[in-house]
Amino acid sequence: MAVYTDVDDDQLDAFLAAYDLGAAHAFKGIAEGVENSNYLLTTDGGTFILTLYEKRVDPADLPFFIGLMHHLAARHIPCPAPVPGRDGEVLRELAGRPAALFTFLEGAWPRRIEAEHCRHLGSALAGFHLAAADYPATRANALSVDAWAPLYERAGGAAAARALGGGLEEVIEEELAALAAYWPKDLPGGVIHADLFPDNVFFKDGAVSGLIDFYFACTDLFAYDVAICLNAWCFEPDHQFNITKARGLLNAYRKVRPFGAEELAALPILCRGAAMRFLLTRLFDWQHTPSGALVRPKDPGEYLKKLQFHREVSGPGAYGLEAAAR
Ligand SMILES: Nc1ncnc2c1ncn2[C@@H]1O[C@H](COP(=O)(O)OP(=O)(O)OP(=O)(O)O)[C@@H](O)[C@H]1O
Ligand SMILES: N[C@@H](CCO)C(=O)O
Repeated sequence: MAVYTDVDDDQLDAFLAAYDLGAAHAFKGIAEGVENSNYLLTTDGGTFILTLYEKRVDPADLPFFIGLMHHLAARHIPCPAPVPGRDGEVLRELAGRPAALFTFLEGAWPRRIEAEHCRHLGSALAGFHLAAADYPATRANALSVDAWAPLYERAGGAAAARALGGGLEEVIEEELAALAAYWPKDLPGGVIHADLFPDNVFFKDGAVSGLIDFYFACTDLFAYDVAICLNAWCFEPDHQFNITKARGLLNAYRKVRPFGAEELAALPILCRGAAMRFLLTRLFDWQHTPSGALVRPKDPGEYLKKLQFHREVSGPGAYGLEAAAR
């Protein structure tokens, strides 16, 4: 459930008075998501998402995220468009939290991933990278390679890893050293989404109808974003890698934004890093979520298996790209 902050009728009416959207007809908390409080709001003016930003989002980052969504929506990327009030402002305060209204996107995220979804995702991701290329603001990735060793310590380090079994602590420690030594620095980059998991991509009538949840977006390597998606979309529930899905994702991506040879060569290490990033944030949440909390922490073990897969690959061919087609 993700409604941490309640909004009463008087608060909502006072908030809506800043807009030309008429009166509220329906207002309902949305259970999905874990970071922020989201409400579905219907007014005379249409249907909207009202987001109240909770503690995990740094208010100083909000202009970057909101400006990015505005930039992308203006370039026809199907993302929530920030809705300004009469004063032109998007961000205001509601129930003691920073809050903003966004356009509602039709569609639903796919519960069962097919290769076709991965192809559409590849095109949408590349389209997003190109559309964001002239976004003038930057935001450092606070969850990239330099952050992983300190994050491991904050997550409880070897003791926390040992508690999960599977030789996790040895793998993490070996891998942190390898990633620090071999992480690529000079690949093409720009704004990346950094969390484009299936629950952040809506489909309708067989096409992508929405990209949401830009609250990890940052400036980093494009191919790292691709690696995050390979991990999130191309493994089966039994943890087997699905090369058909990966090939579809990568081929669709490069039709819109071709890869350089050095980006392809770096894919295995980028996939290892992407697996490490989610392994560690999940390990952290595993340690810090009180038992009985309404939000169930995600399984770090899933990302250990993905990491182990990428540690074994011999090159980018493992992701479905033939040498001749690179
Ligand atoms: N613009 C939108 N149009 C339609 N539905 C939306 C929109 N934005 C959010 N939602 C709905 O709200 C849910 C939660 O949104 P989101 O994933 O952004 O939550 P969060 O708590 O900020 O992030 P996280 O997924 O990282 O926990 C989504 O799964 C979706 O159902
Ligand atoms: N997508 C993340 C959680 C939200 O950021 C994960 O699956 O670990």
